Amino acid sequence: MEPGPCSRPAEPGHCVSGPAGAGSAFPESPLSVAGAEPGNRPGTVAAVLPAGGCGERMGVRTPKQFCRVLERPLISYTLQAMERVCWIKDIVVTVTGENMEAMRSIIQRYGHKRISLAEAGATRHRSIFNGLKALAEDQPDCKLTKPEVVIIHDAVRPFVEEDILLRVVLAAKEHGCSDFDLEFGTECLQLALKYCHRKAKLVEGPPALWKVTYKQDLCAAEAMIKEKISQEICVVMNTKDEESVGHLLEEALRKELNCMKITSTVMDHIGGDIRNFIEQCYSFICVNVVSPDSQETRKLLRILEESSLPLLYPVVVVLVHCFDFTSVPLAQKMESLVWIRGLAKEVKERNILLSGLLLNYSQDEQKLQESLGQSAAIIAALVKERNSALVGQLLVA
Ligand SMILES: Nc1ccn([C@@H]2O[C@H](COP(=O)(O)OP(=O)(O)OP(=O)(O)O)[C@@H](O)[C@H]2O)c(=O)n1
Ligand SMILES: O=P(O)(O)OC[C@@H](O)[C@@H](O)[C@@H](O)CO
Repeated sequence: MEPGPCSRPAEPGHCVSGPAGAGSAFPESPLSVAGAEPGNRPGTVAAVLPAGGCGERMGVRTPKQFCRVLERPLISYTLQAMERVCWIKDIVVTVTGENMEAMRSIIQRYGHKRISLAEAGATRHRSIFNGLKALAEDQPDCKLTKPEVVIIHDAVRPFVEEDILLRVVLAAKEHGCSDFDLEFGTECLQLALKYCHRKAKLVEGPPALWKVTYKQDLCAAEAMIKEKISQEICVVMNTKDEESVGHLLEEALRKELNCMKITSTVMDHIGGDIRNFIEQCYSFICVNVVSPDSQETRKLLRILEESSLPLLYPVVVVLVHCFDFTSVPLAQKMESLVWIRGLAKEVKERNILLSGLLLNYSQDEQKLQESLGQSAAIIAALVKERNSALVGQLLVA
């Protein structure tokens, strides 16, 4: 189900602006912010993610939390970031009634865990209040644990990291007091004082906590995600030989992408869950494995398809075929590799962006070096851009 647009309440109420990103809410009893445990353990923590806005400033029909970034709804990135923090026990997302079903399908499709839904309110504060009420409920069938601290985090701030969340939670537990913050902080802090009789502490967040507000912010979010997932490349070879063209290409890639992590593995070693040997890797360069009956290529693609990698981000796979361009006419070689197109179309359905690259494995050292350099530049572009228009293309270096 596609999320629907929404209209503003007739009286939007007071719109609060405040500190960037994660902040602590200090609800009235029965939720207490006073930390029972000393030290830097977070204790029992829950999070409320308000996601009931219309995204009026974004100027598109779909509320921004459901807008797609690299084919995945923005809110799914935020949920993923919160879920990674194992000490957050429950995550309550507040959504409007009309988008409840769409939210459920997002949770199911992307396998999000520890999420509960509550109905959003007409304003952000009302949405937050509803989320807090869900956590404070005293119903016997309520599966949520009553937390000591609740993190309030906008569903449209996808780049939140554990360290800032921990700092906020510890500040909520330990501090709870700063006249300076109340003087120079935001009206959120005043609200905490007025309604919960808590003097709140302002914790400075990193710049990455910015909020998606305008249309161009979606492009910025996409660029940040692309950069993050392009930090690691795995070069898959079909030989252990240190002198192999795979190792030469790995070297060329190191020169081209000097800040990236490049690992290599031999095709035989691939098996089981690809995550077991490579963390956070969404780019695979398979060298020399391209042949019409390439079982190895299919094996790698099958492992990728079965993993959760392409569910979360587009995975780039480049099949590099190395041969001496003077030995076989290029056109003839390309014809024999047309099958890559069909395969690419098939795996694109599963968010795997497959393309082929012909590398001139020339006897002439200068030509070989040129082709290696050109190959590295093409691979860098494929990895960084993740451009689906290049899927199934046979590129020549
Ligand atoms: N009634 C509302 C209004 C806002 N929010 C949420 O509060 C967060 C931050 O608010 P904001 O950026 O202002 O979102 P919108 O209200 O959607 O945007 P706009 O003001 O442009 O309409 C968003 O995750 C938004 O979904 C909410 O849960 N309930
Ligand atoms: O309307 P703005 O975009 O300025 O900010 C919305 C804020 O209320 C919201 O993002 C909170 O994080 C502030 O604490």
